[in-house]
Amino acid sequence: MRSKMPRTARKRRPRRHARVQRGKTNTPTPCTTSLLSSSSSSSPSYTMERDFTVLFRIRPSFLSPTPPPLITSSPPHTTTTVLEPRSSTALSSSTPTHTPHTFTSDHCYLPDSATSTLYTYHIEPLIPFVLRGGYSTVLAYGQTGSGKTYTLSECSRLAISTLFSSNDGQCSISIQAIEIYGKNKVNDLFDLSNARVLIAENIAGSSTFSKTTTKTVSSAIEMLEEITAAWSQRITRGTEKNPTSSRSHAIIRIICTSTTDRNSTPGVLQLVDLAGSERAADHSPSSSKDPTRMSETVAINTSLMTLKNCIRARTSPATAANGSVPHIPFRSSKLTLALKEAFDLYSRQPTHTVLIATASPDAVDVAASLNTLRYADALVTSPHERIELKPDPQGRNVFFWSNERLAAWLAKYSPLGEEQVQVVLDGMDGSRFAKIPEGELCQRMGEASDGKMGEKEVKEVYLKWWKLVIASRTLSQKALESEWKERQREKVRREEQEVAENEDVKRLLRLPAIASAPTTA
Ligand SMILES: Nc1ncnc2c1ncn2[C@@H]1O[C@H](COP(=O)(O)OP(=O)(O)OP(=O)(O)O)[C@@H](O)[C@H]1O
Repeated sequence: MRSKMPRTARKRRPRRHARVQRGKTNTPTPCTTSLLSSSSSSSPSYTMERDFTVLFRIRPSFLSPTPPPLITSSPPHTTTTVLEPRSSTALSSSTPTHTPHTFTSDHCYLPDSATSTLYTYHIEPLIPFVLRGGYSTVLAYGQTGSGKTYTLSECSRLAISTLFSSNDGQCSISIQAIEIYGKNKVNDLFDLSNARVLIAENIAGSSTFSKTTTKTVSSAIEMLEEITAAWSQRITRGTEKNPTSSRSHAIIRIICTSTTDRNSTPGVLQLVDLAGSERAADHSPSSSKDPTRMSETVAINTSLMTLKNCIRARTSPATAANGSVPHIPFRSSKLTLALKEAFDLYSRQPTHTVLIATASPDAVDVAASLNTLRYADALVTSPHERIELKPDPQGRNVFFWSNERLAAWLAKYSPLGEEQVQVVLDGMDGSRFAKIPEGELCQRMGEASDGKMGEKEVKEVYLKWWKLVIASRTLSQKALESEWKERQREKVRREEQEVAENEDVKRLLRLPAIASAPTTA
């Protein structure tokens, strides 16, 4: 396993503070608090109507004595205030000592909240959604040492338990676990010797982990053991902020495939523990001279920047103004490609993403906390809503083809008979068939034809299908653009109507009888 450690991490004999490890030792304390006992938590209202839920999680301060809190939130905990200390030189006796900054979220969990409360209100409702074919991502994002692993590992444990108790045989459950380390290296956390693992888009445009170990599991205990084993393989290192700091982005995909409906798209629960962002101030003079530490920091911050760019594109009002569909730059890093479904503006699968923005309450971390909360806040206050794709009127988009329509096409363009066509299709519809890899599809056709179709003929049919799929992706993109433009026109119409209504009110107020009337205020 050590031999597979990335070169940057192996180069130097590690000093104590910079030791590279695989595995965290900071096992979170088990959930002991009653689900609704937290004093800072009024019941948050949970809605699946929006495709993002944004939560703030503020960890306790580890300073002694505990300083007065700089991050506060009162019921219903949807508004959070961060008090940024002013520098002493800017202070006169009359100026306030802090600048307040206010942020919005679906709920803010203060240091005395239990992770189990957060889980019950925001993650547990995702489990039936995933078992019915939804795509959910739970993403922990924040500064190094702010509590991402702490929160996510407990949520994972609770989610696994709910998943198995809710699954009454309707789904078979499998898992994949990867980490993204350094610039773009992807490790299979179930098999570190696997050098072939790849994050890519399949022909249908969905992000896949190809050639990654996929384990089918049949019980919560088995899954917990597998995930704990995978998690323990992660690259960690002692840093100034955290003795077991994660140096990679870890992604666990739990895939729920229907056992009864071959055409349903598998549900996915994706748990993402990002490496923490770091600032120059997080480095001691000795760690600043450690090239491994510095290149890790650069790689972590660079990939987090690509994530921020995706968030910005998903929220930027400027993009909405110029009328074109916002470009979300997924392909700029492995991390954002892996999270494509979470941020995409349209998806053929219902999607819900929970972003847990973690922050430290300490004055020294205020700049980093402000940065984290600012990005997360934008997903609540100004997100572009996801667009649901509709079939084209001419029925040319293969992603909407039924099994019958697909069978008719295959019978027309191959020498296969009706029965043989059904053997190839195995009950699939266009959306499902489009995701079959080339090798598997060619093998199916060769076998079903009983040798009647040679390699060349099989390839020709595949090529025709491939062209149709690509054309359908273009059609989807066009449908997306026209839906987006319609949305923008509707927005302008609403704004114009609002202006006209305001003018009406102003005119009314200028009428002499109203203008001279006594006011009660
Ligand atoms: N809500 C919390 N309550 C109590 N302790 C916490 C809480 N959140 C975090 N901690 C503790 O803070 C320390 C840092 O947490 P954690 O390792 O989860 O941070 P992280 O954000 O994953 O850091 P990194 O990005 O460096 O990996 C750990 O010792 C953890 O046990």
